[in-house]
Amino acid sequence: MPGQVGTSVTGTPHIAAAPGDFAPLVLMPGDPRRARRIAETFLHGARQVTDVRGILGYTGSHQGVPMSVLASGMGIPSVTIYATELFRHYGVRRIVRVGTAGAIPASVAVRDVVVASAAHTDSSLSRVLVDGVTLSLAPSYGLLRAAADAAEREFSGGEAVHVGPVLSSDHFYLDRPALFDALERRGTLAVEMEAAGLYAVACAEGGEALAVLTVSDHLRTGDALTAEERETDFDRTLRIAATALLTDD
Ligand SMILES: O=P(O)(O)O[C@H]1O[C@H](CO)[C@@H](O)[C@H]1O
Ligand SMILES: O=c1cc[nH]c(=O)[nH]1
Repeated sequence: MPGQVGTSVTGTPHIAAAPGDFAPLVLMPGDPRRARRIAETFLHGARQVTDVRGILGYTGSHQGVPMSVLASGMGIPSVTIYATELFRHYGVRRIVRVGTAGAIPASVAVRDVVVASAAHTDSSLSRVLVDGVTLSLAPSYGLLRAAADAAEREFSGGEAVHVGPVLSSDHFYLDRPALFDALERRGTLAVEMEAAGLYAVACAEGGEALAVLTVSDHLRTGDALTAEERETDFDRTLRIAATALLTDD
């Protein structure tokens, strides 16, 4: 039973790391190449700790504090596997997703940052975890507050940082303008594919989580970063995410 596995010296079904290989604080991009880049440019002295299925994980330090990065892959099923194994088997306390997202309202532009204060979802996830209840999927308040404070300090009149709800969709190619209109009327800032799963797992496993997203596309205007820019243009997102990870309890 996948839910009952433990951590051996060779790891879990999806992570080939030994107990103690991950720091309690973890940055989590979707893309494994972004994970490698974060390890190379943002962490100090990072070493690779896992590469099962090409999902790369590294541990080093940031500002003198041990910190890891592990890719999540794409979508809620994938992120829930990695987040569960980190919280349950590797003593991880906090995971901050550092991902990309598509903006919905005109007030959010490509390269802006969105801190996800809630995650709506079209996944069955919010309905199947507690019978008869649709769960509200939300980040840890402490991480959200720290990220919002960091975002305010980061804002210098250029690209904006927004705090608000996102949609975590199971469908990347979701051609439903009316749905986006309805979500926009309800204050939804952007669409991505993992935050709701991460928030659900953190809640179930007693961990803390947050998603900080770089806007890579605009769903209304068609503006978009290139694939290379998606891999490289997320410095502010990383600084905000790391500040949240490092915040005092
Ligand atoms: O850039 P990442 O973190 O992978 O996030 C976004 O990009 C992928 C889709 O292109 C999905 O995983 C979506 O959530
Ligand atoms: O439009 C987008 C952009 C990034 N990620 C998504 O899921 N959708």
